[in-house]
Amino acid sequence: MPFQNGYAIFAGLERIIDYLKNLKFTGSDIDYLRTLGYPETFLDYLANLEFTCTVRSVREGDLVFAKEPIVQIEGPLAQCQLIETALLNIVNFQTLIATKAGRIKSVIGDDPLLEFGSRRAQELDAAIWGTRAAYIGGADATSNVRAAKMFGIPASGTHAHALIQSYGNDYDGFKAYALTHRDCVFLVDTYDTLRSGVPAAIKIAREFGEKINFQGVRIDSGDMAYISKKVRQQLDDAGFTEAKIYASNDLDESTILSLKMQKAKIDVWGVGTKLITAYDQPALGAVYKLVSIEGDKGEMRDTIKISSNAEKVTTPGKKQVWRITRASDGKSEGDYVTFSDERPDLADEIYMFHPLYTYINKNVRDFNAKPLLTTIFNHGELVYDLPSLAEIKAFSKENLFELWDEYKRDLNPQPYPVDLSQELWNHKMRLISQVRTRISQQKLD
Ligand SMILES: Nc1ncnc2c1ncn2[C@@H]1O[C@H](COP(=O)(O)OP(=O)(O)OP(=O)(O)O)[C@@H](O)[C@H]1O
Ligand SMILES: O=P(O)(O)OC[C@H]1O[C@H](OP(=O)(O)OP(=O)(O)O)[C@H](O)[C@@H]1O
Ligand SMILES: O=C(O)c1cccnc1
Repeated sequence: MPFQNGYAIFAGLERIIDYLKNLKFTGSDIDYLRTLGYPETFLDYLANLEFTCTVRSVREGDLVFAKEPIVQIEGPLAQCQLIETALLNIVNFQTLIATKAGRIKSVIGDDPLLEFGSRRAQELDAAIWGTRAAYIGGADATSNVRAAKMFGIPASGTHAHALIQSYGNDYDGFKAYALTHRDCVFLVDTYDTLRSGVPAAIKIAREFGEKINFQGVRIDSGDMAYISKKVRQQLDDAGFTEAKIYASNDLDESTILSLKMQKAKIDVWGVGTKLITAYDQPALGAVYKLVSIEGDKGEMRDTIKISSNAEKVTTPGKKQVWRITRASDGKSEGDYVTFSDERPDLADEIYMFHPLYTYINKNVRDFNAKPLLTTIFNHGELVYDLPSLAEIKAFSKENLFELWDEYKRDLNPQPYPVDLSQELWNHKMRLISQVRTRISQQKLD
């Protein structure tokens, strides 16, 4: 789980769809591959490639957990191999950023979270798609106007220190800004927040009156607990009790939590670097595993990857993931991974047990079982209607509501159960022992 969080927020499906819809090799791609020495038969295959796989995926904004399939590809092995890297790249990055945003939002609560990361993101593409993921996971708006335009995210921001420096003093800088903008948040820490920045902002707000919408001030340095309380006092004393205090400067969930505990008077949080770069965990480790392959006679043979690390032994077969919740209040019981044709949703009772420590178990009754893997492409044809980004964001919030607080806390959350059905667990054990026997009997010399 990223950041040792209790859950991850799945994001990236929209870009995966876009990638798969446009999957093809151009003439220049083929020419280049020829220089690498690939045979003409293979180059012909690529030139005529048509995507024919069936893709099932959890939906963006859904919560996902370790050890469960989140995107499933069924089709010719060569196509699965070709798309593996791109799909992992998209899912790993976007899910990571959505999850980081979820963590930050969880300590911020109802205050607005502004995504400010474009200058620090790992290049432009990451700024754009990272912003979208951050919005799904918890950001309320972004300063990246291109991402705002592309995805319909609210655009929001203040102004730079360079503006004030170019005028040489706060008052003239704010005045120039007020003459050209209706909504004004003044950045007050360029020279001296309490002696110059805030007094100049108040003076401009008074002089411009109704001509501007004085929304507040931003602080970007110093002891933000101490300064924000002083700034609040100055604004209140001047009668601007509704003006908000924005804060930015290397914030993340732990500094924000600390500032909240110090009762900092901050209303709006601008978070850049540590959100968009997933600063404390730069990569998520979602992987691609082969779980079943067609034999010569058309029959499917399930495959397994064994490891001395029990966590790394794959679960064979074509599967479905069911989210089990209590019927009475929708609260989470855990995820239940089954063969794709099992129907726990039709059962009165299911037996859920830890796949490694099987003595940890429970019988669950009066539950709802929701399948998480939805068909996106059917034999290459897109059959999924993409929800709007607002719907995805709302969906993510709803999902978080269903999760017990014990799985949601930022520090040392309880591990969320991801269990296998009895049939699937038996099958896995059988395959492990078959592979062991096969390996012990093979003669290699
Ligand atoms: N009261 C506070 N409690 C905990 N952390 C704080 C508090 N006030 C500020 N911080 C954090 O401490 C760090 C201070 O960083 P830094 O020393 O770079 O800032 P600065 O010197 O005030 O400003 P600048 O970035 O302009 O150099 C930031 O991550 C900031 O978010
Ligand atoms: O600290 P972050 O979480 O990354 O948030 C974004 C930062 O980016 C800006 O600083 P920058 O030094 O780029 O420019 P500025 O002088 O215009 O503020 C802004 O003032 C924030 O400090
Ligand atoms: O105040 C802003 O709008 C801002 C600051 C830094 C990065 N992005 C936006």
